[in-house]
Amino acid sequence: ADYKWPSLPYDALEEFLYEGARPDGSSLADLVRPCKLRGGTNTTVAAEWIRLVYHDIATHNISDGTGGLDGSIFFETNRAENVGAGMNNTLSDFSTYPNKYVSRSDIIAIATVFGVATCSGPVIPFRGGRIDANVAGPTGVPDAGDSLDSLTNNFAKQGFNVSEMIQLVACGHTLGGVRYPDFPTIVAGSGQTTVVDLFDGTQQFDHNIVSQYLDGSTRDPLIVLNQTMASDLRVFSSDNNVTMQSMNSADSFAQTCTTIFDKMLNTVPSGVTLTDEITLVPVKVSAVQLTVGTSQLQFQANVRLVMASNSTTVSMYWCDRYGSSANCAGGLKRYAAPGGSLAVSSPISTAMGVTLRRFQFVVPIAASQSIAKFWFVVDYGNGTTVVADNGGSDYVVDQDEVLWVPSMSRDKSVLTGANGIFVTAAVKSSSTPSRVYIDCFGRATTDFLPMNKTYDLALNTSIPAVAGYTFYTGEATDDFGSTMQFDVVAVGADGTNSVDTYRQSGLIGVALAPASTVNSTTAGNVGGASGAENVRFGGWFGMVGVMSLVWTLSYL
Ligand code: HEM
Repeated sequence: ADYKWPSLPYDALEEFLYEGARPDGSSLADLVRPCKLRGGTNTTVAAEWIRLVYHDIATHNISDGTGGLDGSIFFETNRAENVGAGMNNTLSDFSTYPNKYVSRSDIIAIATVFGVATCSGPVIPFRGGRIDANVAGPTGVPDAGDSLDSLTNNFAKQGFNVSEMIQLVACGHTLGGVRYPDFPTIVAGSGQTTVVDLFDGTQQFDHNIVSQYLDGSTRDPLIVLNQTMASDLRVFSSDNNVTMQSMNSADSFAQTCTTIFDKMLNTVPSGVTLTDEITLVPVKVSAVQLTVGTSQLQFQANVRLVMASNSTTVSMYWCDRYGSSANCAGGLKRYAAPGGSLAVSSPISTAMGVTLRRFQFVVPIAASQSIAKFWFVVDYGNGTTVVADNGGSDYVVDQDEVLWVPSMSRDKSVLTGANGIFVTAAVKSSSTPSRVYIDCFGRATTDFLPMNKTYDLALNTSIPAVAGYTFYTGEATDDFGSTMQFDVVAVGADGTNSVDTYRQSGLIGVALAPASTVNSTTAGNVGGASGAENVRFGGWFGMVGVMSLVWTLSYL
């Protein structure tokens, strides 16, 4: 089926893959790009990340379906088979990124495709939907001292035949190397000073690992340094170099590694169904929020566009929810220019050559009118103007009964260091909910275990009503980790729930773009009221004001 907003968890996975960051802006991509070295070493962050993913999947057993990419590695780093400073560095890199819809094991997979792409490797396809293990799994990562028989059997148990074993090891060992003091029988050193002997001398995801092996110039420490520990030699030569010869060009190496890394990332416990490949959504709406401001409602939405040029401009249109123009009756639409915009990218969008910009809309909304649905008109600055209306159905604001109020919520850890989030919700004064509560989920916890709990909010009459809304307050008292996602639920007198869905505690205190001026129009060519189809038109739209390119972040 064609993509339609909202599509959780697809939206969350897509945002991570192409923008590289958590919803509050904290960037996983920035830890690894541009093919960064790990501080104090001559290996790359990408190499450390890729070794970790393989150690997670290496315990897969194809015959009973256990193990695979399930994040169990988070509970296994004290094992001898997982020795190496890179492991704990990597766990700490990943720790704050998983959320309700992006599991820890999906983060490990996304990190792998980032690491390969930012070191000039190919774009590996990514599917989501991995399910995390919450305990350690079986042991069984191959050891450099293993015999060829033992290595071959081990890879067969994981689901890889001999040529796939060779491909996987060659593609894995194009980055990074072996380090002292972690592997003192392979790499020489003294004291605690880190030395990394690189597999092929470069920090790039290139076929040097293959060409140097074939032409005899290799320096791979798992070939040349200690014959007992020469596992790369045993693996690479195990089919008389047929597979290595087939990978001995930039193109064949990139193609082979794409296929074999795709298979590695999709090696998951039986019973896990992965999503379709996560592809770029060309017009991507996010961070939609209706809330209560100081005297009226405030609506926020971001739209991310593939930029045709720097002169691409965009405007948001919407219909009232109530009153004489409800649902754009009489053709009346409101519209506004963005309050700001921000270039966003990940190693994947960069490697694909797409330029993305997120336009941020913040508009005041009269509570008596509220908002029913919105859409965008995009002028690409090259004569093409497009109505982006969610495939004809517009972006529907499904309810305004209960609204999270981030400006009146607080992260207690920022205030006092203690666990907890104070949450304030606004509920329509005309309704009498039997219960208002928050359903909270945290995955970026210190013990790596997901946390899911509900907390009741209570009517708080000490806060004066605003714009026909009264306030309910309460506190999520447990440790949900660095970010928590939650739904705010009001149970109506008739038993039906109104839900403000997938709110992000990480957004508390993040300043919004400036609010824009609201205009009205009855023009017929801007989508909305009539439209099941995208209307294209040219020329008219040049009047949208110059956008501020400033993105401000400040904390309460
Ligand atoms: C025969 C199987 C394998 C053996 C015996 C083996 C062994 C090793 C050893 C001993 C190191 C040094 C680790 C350190 O010093 O921290 C290493 C590094 C590495 N391995 Fe493997 N490996 C194998 C397969 C793989 C596979 C299949 C991949 C990925 C697809 C992989 C990816 C890496 C990476 C990227 C590094 C560099 C890490 C860094 O620079 O921090 N390895 N491997």
